Amino acid sequence: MNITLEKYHGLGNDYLIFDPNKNDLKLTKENIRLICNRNFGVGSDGLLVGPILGQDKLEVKILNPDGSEAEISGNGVRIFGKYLKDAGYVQKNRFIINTLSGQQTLQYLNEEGTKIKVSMGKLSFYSDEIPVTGPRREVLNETMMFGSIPYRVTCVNIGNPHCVIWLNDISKELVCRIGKYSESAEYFPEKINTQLLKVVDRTNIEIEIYERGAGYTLASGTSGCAAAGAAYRMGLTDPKMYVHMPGGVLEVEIEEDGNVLMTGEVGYVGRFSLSHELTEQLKALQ
Ligand SMILES: N[C@H](CCC[C@H](N)C(=O)O)C(=O)O
Repeated sequence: MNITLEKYHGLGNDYLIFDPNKNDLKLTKENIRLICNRNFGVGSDGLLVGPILGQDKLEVKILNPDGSEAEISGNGVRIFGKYLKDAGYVQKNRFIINTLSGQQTLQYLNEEGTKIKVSMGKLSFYSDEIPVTGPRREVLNETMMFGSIPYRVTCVNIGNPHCVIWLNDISKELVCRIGKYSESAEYFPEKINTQLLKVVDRTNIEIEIYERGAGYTLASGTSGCAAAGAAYRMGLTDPKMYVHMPGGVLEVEIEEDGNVLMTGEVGYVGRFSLSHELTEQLKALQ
């Protein structure tokens, strides 16, 4: 029985859905990397494994293309929400998805389920909750060295860890140059997602993203929430803003209690039925 994967994207951040109820394969770091490889596999910014049935909750595991597991993915939970609707697992308009980071509430904003609002949970700037090494403090505008160059960073957790660098000019080239140092820098015991933040006005920011375990991506939901949270915490924006990323725009709202609401689109790319040859390669990597 060959492996079948559905491919979706959230603002150009593409994921493959591995539904364990339809596929018989033990996932390992090695075969995850091969599935996500854009030359030898199907290619994606990650894998979403679920729904894991036989329990009274809808659970999804989020895997980066390097094989590591992430606590949460903003685009990932929206994509998974759309898949649950398409595959007939969910009939309600509002429901909870369980991730390693906890619970996220999803709400379809249109009939097709392509526009989804997610209550992502609360931001934390505290070092021990991100985590960042050193004494417990809020990590706001601290100087950190990445590749022997000092940067002022604000670090934040939204289920997964982020390092936000506020600059006047941002680019793919710069975020990749910094990201390859920051991702595994000694400040971050669990590595880090990095964003360059440009504040356009009080309701619009632009970011460039270098993801933990994935590298450069066109969009990232948690990065959008983290950068918006940092911009608001630094007094640079209102609590409700548009986050402009190379792949598209997210709406982010920071509520009074620090909970983050994220709204964005999801696109369906298609179904991939893997060849017998590739399926055998994946099984050999179990
Ligand atoms: N690479 C991230 C997970 C995916 C985040 C991103 N794709 C999103 O939409 O939030 C991490 O290891 O924390």
